Amino acid sequence: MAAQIWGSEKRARRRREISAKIAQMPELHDSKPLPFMTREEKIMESARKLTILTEKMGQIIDPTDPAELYHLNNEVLGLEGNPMALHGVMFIPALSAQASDEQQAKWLPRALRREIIGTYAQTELGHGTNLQNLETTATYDLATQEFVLHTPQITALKWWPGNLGKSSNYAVVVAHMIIKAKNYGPHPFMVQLRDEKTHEPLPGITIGDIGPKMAYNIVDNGFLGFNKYRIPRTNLLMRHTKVEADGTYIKPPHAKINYSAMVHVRAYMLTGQAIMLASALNIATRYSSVRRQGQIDKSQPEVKVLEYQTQQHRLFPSIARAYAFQFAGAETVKLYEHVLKEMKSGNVSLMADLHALTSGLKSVVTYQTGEGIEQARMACGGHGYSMASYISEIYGVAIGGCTYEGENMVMLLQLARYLVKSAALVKSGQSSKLGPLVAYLGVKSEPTSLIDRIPNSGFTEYVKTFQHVSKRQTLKAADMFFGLMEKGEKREIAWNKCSVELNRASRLHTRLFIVEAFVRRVNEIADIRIKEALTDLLHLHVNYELLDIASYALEDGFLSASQLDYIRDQVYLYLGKIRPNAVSLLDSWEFSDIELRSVLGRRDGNVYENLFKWAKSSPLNKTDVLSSVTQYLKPMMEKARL
Ligand SMILES: CCCCC/C=C\C/C=C\C/C=C\C/C=C\C/C=C\C=C\C(=O)SCCNC(=O)CCNC(=O)[C@H](O)C(C)(C)COP(=O)(O)OP(=O)(O)OC[C@H]1O[C@@H](n2cnc3c(N)ncnc32)[C@H](O)[C@@H]1OP(=O)(O)O
Ligand SMILES: Cc1cc2nc3c(=O)[nH]c(=O)nc-3n(C[C@H](O)[C@H](O)[C@H](O)COP(=O)(O)OP(=O)(O)OC[C@H]3O[C@@H](n4cnc5c(N)ncnc54)[C@H](O)[C@@H]3O)c2cc1C
Repeated sequence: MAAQIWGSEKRARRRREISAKIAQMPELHDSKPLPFMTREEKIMESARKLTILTEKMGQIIDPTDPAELYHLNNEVLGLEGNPMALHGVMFIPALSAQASDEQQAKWLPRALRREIIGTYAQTELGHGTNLQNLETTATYDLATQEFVLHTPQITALKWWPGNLGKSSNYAVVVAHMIIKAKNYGPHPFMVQLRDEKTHEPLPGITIGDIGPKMAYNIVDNGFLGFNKYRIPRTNLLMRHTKVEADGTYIKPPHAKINYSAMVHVRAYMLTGQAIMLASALNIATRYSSVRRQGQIDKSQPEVKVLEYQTQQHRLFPSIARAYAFQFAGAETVKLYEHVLKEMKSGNVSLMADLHALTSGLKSVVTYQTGEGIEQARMACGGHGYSMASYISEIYGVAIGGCTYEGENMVMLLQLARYLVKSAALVKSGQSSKLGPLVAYLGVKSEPTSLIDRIPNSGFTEYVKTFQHVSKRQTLKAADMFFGLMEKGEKREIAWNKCSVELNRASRLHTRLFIVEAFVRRVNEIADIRIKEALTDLLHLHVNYELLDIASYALEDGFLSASQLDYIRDQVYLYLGKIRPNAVSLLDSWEFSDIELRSVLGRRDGNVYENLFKWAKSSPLNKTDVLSSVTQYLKPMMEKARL
């Protein structure tokens, strides 16, 4: 199963080897539990481990393999971030995709050797979503052949970029490029922020940390202002766009090609989210198989809480989602790598498809991951609320994904643009022009679902039902939009009036893709035992998801009330079937205790001993009487007693 999750036997074996090596290297372990550290201590601890890793990485992993790097990162540095998180996730990808060969030769080796630390600075205090209204400017000075970066007002301060505040000395900065008073829109520039020797901010740069956040606090998300700060013309990233010395602008082959670093993260973050969901579920499911509370049969001893159907219903559909996201994420990464290769050689024809797909997936996956993690926390009762479970930290980090790399509603609306265009093709009889991801929009569906009528139909009838609801909602939302425009409404106003319905279409389309990715994977599996276990999970997935969106299929009678009963029964059937495999389905992800950082979810299952030991190690328990008591509470009580 681990091979299915991680992509191959070799990958699963390598993960085990890497975890085993790290277990033998105490210098790479947290020196004390992270929840007992202050933010400053955590940042120091993370930098300590990061520098050891830089020295010893080659002994542990193949540093050129992104999957091994990611695993090493999760084990040693953990999900709260590190001083170079953005360096790997966005700075290097932005340089790789957007810098010319010559620029890459100059900067990439230095970045890869970690001579310099970089980030991606785009979002501003006043604007994150609407990139056209960013306010930082890069004005070309013909006389000196330099760009002058400037922050005209407080809302133009860069705000949020990870590791910008304190760690990075370089950044890819996105600014509106102005040449001879003409604004060419947002473009990426390589900018040195701090002196390489002293790490002091360079003259003309105002920089700092934006303060503590809901989670992810090892990362120094920062602010940045420029006061007429000059950089050479050749610091504009020039793989696709060029500015000649005389100010001549050579436009890129696709207007949005400079957005590729965002698309990169959107594609890669899906498996990251799956890992966080599976981690929280691993903790909760292990704990639920240890925790005994109440009886189902009063004549019998107390049961493990995992025996309760409500507990299974709370956890198991999310286990199925974690697998589904992992499989859909792996497909998306493959597609991304393909499109990136094509883009580098000038073929940009697949960019719109990739953008639409990643926009939808990023939104649905992050939202449902958040839901699943929060349910996992609640499933642990009181102990889930303790930082000993670590689930609240996992939640805090994962839920950030709903916002970063494009706020979820906004990204769903991006996919909706693509769906509406596709609907227009269907309506004008041009279905043959539909791309493969939306081809189903042009296929006539049966009047009613055959879900309970064709035994052994595999998952075909389910896929057809998901296709039906997605198609119907897309065409309905598109009709609503076109109808408003026909009545004379301006395009943008009409769009806004339909946007809730449009986003519904985007979600349904994305959920269909996730189901299909799961089906594709299960169909490929040769090992009969693995196939059987995953088929059960897939049964739960399709029935649970369909029940969740059933109102769309009931509206037009595609599903009947009796079919709904059938689907519901299937959910209960598969909850029971999955129960014996539940812990194994999560243990198969092979998270080490070091990586999980959870006292509640350790592999040994000694929950109560571990919790008591952890509580005793709390800094508050170093003394029996705290100074807050001697200084304030004791005098208060004494005064009251007088
Ligand atoms: C196994 C290996 C594992 C390795 C794992 C490695 C990495 C793990 C990954 C993640 C780790 C996890 C955690 C990371 C932790 C923390 C976060 C880190 C970083 C966060 C960074 C950021 O947040 S950076 C800032 C991100 N900002 C945004 O995303 C802004 C969102 N806004 C936009 O993208 C745009 O403004 C917009 C898309 C909403 C609108 O753009 P605009 O220019 O205004 O365009 P229009 O709306 O006018 O549209 C015009 C047409 O262009 C199309 N389009 C838009 N974007 C694209 C695109 N990217 N590609 C192709 N086409 C695009 C758009 O659809 C329109 O088309 P039509 O006109 O045809 O409809
Ligand atoms: C943990 C974290 C890490 C980050 N890291 C980075 C980084 O490294 N680099 C970087 O540059 N940025 C980073 N960001 C910033 C992030 O990319 C932005 O916060 C994000 O893109 C959302 O933009 P915003 O904050 O302007 O939200 P807003 O756009 O102001 O959103 C507020 C609300 O308005 C709605 N809204 C906005 N526009 C529309 C619209 N057109 N239609 C409908 N509804 C709309 C949204 O749906 C949302 O409900 C990070 C953010 C976080 C939380």
